[in-house]
Amino acid sequence: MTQQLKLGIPKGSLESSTLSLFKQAGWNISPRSRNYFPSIDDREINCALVRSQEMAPYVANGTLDLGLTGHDWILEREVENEVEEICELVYSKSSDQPCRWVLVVPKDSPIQSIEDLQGKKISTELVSFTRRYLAQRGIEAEVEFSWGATEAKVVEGLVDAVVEITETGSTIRAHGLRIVCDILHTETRLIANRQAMQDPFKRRKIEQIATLLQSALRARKKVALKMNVPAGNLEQVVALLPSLHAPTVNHLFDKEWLAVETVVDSGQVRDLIPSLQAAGAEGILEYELRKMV
Ligand SMILES: Nc1ncnc2c1ncn2[C@@H]1O[C@H](COP(=O)(O)OP(=O)(O)OP(=O)(O)O)[C@@H](O)[C@H]1O
Ligand SMILES: O=P(O)(O)OC[C@H]1O[C@H](OP(=O)(O)OP(=O)(O)O)[C@H](O)[C@@H]1O
Ligand SMILES: [Mg+2]
Repeated sequence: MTQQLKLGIPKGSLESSTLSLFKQAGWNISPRSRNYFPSIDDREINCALVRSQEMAPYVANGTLDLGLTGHDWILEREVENEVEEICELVYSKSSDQPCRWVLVVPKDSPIQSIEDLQGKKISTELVSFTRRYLAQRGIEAEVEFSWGATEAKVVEGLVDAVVEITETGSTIRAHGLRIVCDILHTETRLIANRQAMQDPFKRRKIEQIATLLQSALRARKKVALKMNVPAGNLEQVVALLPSLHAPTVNHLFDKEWLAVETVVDSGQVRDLIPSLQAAGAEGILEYELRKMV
């Protein structure tokens, strides 16, 4: 019988971005209607959809061998020392950026700093982490659990402040709220069960998944550029390209021309292309990358 790795896919905010990342990494995971065990095109993996809040304890106790969840919920559940953190994977619900847990108040609130929370009432989903954060700073405040729609509670005046996660900032803006300070920066993490890492089959599989997920994320920030350059302009063109990656240079059939190929940050391209053209490059092609190992 084929050995299998038990993999936890986060259900909820991270679900769809996680499925897209696995697709780019080389695995097709297909959710099944009303079923929390999606199918995956790899007989060595058995997938389960698990809430992000519950992922880390399940990985710690061996119900799952490997899982993805936010750093926030690993800390909230206090199991950071009971799981093996394989790598950070910087992506969220709608971007490849980390999220922030922030202390938020109405615009006209007298609360200006964390110290002003003394004796106040706060609502959050991240109760345990928030309590520890305040205790470490000697602040005594009442922290109550929120089941969601947390921003509304501070607008309605049910509490003095909320500690909420924000990614794009649109929910905070939509409620006309003010951020007092950041409490925690969080991104997705790949975590493994300690015993699973001692099993040669599971360890190999975990390392394969980690390498491919990381290389897929890395590739999203880069593009490949290819161009033809007259031999006499080569130095000038190469000088414009980031020095970290020496470009590949090949001869074209016409010996007067060279083909130059390189990988650059996608954010640089719009400035780079006009400069390359001005330096004599022609037939410039930009293409997306799937993986960068
Ligand atoms: N834009 C985002 N909003 C909320 N959580 C996000 C976002 N991007 C990434 N996350 C991560 O997703 C995890 C929480 O996801 P989850 O779906 O379990 O909670 P939720 O979005 O509050 O769920 P619910 O649908 O019950 O509101 C956390 O680890 C958090 O850091
Ligand atoms: O900064 P933004 O990009 O707007 O994202 C942050 C919002 O998204 C989440 O809400 P969710 O959809 O989980 O609803 P909930 O408040 O009911 O949990 C989170 O709780 C914030 O409200
Ligand atoms: Mg939520």
